[in-house]
Amino acid sequence: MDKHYRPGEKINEYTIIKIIGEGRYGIVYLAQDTDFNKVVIKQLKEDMLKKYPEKVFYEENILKNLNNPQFPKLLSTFKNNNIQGYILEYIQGNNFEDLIVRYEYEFTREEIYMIASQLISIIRILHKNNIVHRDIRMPNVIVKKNKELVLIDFGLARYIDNKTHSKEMDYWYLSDFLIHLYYTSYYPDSNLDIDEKPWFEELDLNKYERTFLKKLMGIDGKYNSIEEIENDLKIISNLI
Ligand SMILES: Nc1ncnc2c1ncn2[C@@H]1O[C@H](COP(=O)(O)OP(=O)(O)OP(=O)(O)O)[C@@H](O)[C@H]1O
Repeated sequence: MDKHYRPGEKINEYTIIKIIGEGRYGIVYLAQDTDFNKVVIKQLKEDMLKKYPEKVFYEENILKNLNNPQFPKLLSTFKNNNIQGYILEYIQGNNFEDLIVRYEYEFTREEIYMIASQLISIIRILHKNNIVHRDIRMPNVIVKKNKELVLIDFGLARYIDNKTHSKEMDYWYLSDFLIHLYYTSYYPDSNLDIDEKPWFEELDLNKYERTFLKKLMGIDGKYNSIEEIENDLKIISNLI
């Protein structure tokens, strides 16, 4: 059984505030340093460390090599007997799941294009560093007060090998992410819309948007580079 640190207990110089998540791989805490700066601590689960020692360190290793404001910084690592993990910069803001589910925020076209453009920049940095995130979903993107986006949770991120781990997976997630944003301002007409339709029929998209989203998913052709994606988004954004 893994130790669960309680509020007030310490890991190195950090005091635990509370647990903010617990998955298969680890326990995630919100904590603070002696100057009350918040941090996130990820404690790796013992059985995962034993079973998959190569998998549990991907997030730590990948974040160590990424030094951009679009990703949380890896601050340090810790190891006390069997308990080990790492400490990440805390990103203040709301994730997209909170915005949509809790605050029922409806995104405008302009906002969707701005978000798409930021996500493309984020993916460009990742792929330039030979990294594919593989989990660009609503709970894993935080919007800061200044509207900048930060991508978190690198637990599934891997180095691109073009066999099992290819960059197209992030293109697919980008499309799925944007489709979720379009749905925030979609109101089904319950009397008429009895048939289940796919998103590309249901959403009110122009033909450029539809082609863009489908191509990102590899349904209708496919993108070969992030530059191509960026160019198409520019064309679509200039149409509104
Ligand atoms: N650097 C960070 N700054 C702020 N919040 C964070 C940060 N990293 C993670 N969180 C929050 O902590 C919680 C758990 O984090 P994360 O998703 O990385 O862990 P996980 O155990 O892999 O979760 P899951 O099983 O949902 O993938 C989430 O609510 C997430 O928003």
